[in-house]
Amino acid sequence: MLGNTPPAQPGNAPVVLTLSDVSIEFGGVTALDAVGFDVRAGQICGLIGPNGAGKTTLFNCITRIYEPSRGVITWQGTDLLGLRPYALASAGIARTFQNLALFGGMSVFDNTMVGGSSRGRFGLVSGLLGLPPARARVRELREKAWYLLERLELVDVANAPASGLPFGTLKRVELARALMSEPSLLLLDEPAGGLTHSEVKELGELIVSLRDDFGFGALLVEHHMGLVLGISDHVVALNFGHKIAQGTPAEIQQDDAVINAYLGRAA
Ligand SMILES: Nc1ncnc2c1ncn2[C@@H]1O[C@H](COP(=O)(O)OP(=O)(O)OP(=O)(O)O)[C@@H](O)[C@H]1O
Repeated sequence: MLGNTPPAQPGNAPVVLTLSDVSIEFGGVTALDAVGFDVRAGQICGLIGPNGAGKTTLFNCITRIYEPSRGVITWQGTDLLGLRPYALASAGIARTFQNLALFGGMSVFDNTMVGGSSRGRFGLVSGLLGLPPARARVRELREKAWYLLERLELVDVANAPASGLPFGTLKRVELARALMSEPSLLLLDEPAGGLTHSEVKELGELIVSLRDDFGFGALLVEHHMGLVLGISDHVVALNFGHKIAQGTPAEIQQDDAVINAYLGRAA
C-alpha cells in the first residue's frame, strides 16, 4: 500500500540526498564547516557527535529552518535549499521531533491523519464543500491511517487523546504521522530521547522493519550510540562543526578521531 521499493543493498542504492560544503556560523561560532556526505535510497544514515558538534544545526539546515551561509544540499537531483519548509513533505521528506509535535487534545487517529494533509491533491474549495474528489481523498487517507495504526500497534489507543499516553506510545504516533506522507526520506531527531532501555531496543527494531517494508531512507540524529550503531547502514561523525569520519558502524567504532572526540579531545 505505502512506500517505495526497498533496495536490496542500501550501500549500492542511488544517492537521494547530497550535502556538499555545508557551512553556517552563529556570531563567532562556526557551527558547521564544509560538511558533506550522501544518503542513499533506503539507507539508514546515523549522524553522531558530542554535544555542540553541529548535529541539530545540520538537521535544521536540511529541514529549512536554518539557511547555510555556504554549500549545496541536493534532494533527488533538485536544490533542496530552494524549497520552503512546508514543501518538504510534498517533496517526499518527513520528520519526527525530539520533543514530539503532537496535538495533545486530539485523538491518536486524528494526529495521524494530520500527516496526510501535506500531500493533499484536492483543492480547498472542493475540500470545504465535501465534493467527491475531496471525499475520496479523505477516505483514502483514513484507510492509510488505520493501516499505519495497525502496523504500529496503535489501534487500541486510536480514539484516545494523545495527552496522557506513555511517551513510548507517543513516539510511535509520531512515526505514524510522519509515514502518512509516504516519505522517501525520514528525518529522525533523537528518537531515543526519554525512552527506557527496552523501549530503545524496540524502537530500533521498529525503524528497521518499517524501512524494510516501506523502503524509505532515514537520517538518524541520535546520542544513543547503541541505537545508531545497531541500526545504521552508514554513520557520519561530526565534531566542532567538522565531519571527522564516516563509514559503517564497525568502522566508526574503531575510528581514532571518533574515539578521541568522545573522550573529550579535539580531533
Ligand atoms: N541558534 C543558534 N545561535 C547561536 N549558536 C548556535 C545556535 N544553534 C547552534 N549554535 C551553536 O552551534 C554549535 C553546534 O550546536 P548544535 O546544537 O548543532 O550541536 P549538537 O551536535 O546538536 O549538540 P547537542 O548534541 O548538544 O544537541 C554549538 O556551539 C551551539 O552553541
